[in-house]
Amino acid sequence: MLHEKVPDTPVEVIVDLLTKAKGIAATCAAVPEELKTHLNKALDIASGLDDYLEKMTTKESEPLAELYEKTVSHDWDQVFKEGKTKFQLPKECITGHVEGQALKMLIHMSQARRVLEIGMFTGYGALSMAEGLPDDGCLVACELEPYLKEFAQPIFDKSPHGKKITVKTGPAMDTLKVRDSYCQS
Ligand SMILES: C[S@@+](CC[C@H](N)C(=O)[O-])C[C@H]1O[C@@H](n2cnc3c(N)ncnc32)[C@H](O)[C@@H]1O
Repeated sequence: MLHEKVPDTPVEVIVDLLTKAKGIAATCAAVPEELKTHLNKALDIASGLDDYLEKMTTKESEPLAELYEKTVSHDWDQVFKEGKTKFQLPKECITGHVEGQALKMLIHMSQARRVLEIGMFTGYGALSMAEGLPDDGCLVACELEPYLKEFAQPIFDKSPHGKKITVKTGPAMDTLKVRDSYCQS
């Protein structure tokens, strides 16, 4: 399924700006050809960067792919209108494939056993990091919106790593004041 892409990463913003600049340059006779050539080259390089990273990054697991698809195809505006979330959540909030695998690698390299995440959204980052934790590892994810816990939990339950994740709903500042919010091991 195709979803409307809003420029979100720094590279996507650069590509968007270069595309606009190229469009302006094309309609203005006063713009030197050399400047147009530079713009084209810069756009060619920038527009290939994210795709290259996507292609070269380790493939995500099936539960992560399902979570991504479920998140980007969800009608977050409708959910907000129905009063199910306190805030209007843009789907671009999600930690994507490349960031997720980078987080997983960092967790694995640092041999972390406990992770505290502030702001889980639909759990893509949480599940990515849980995949990098050892079997007895633990990740506590603080999330303001109870709706997001209900959204993520069925997919956490499908993953062999989901058992490492505990979601605490409510303002993180309140959650962090409660001693048993933390991983106990
Ligand atoms: C940018 S998103 C996080 C993305 C997420 N880490 C991921 O992997 O996709 C920010 C999240 O923080 C949550 N949030 C905002 N304020 C919060 C607070 N005071 N306590 C807990 N969660 C909060 C929002 O509801 C939202 O889901």
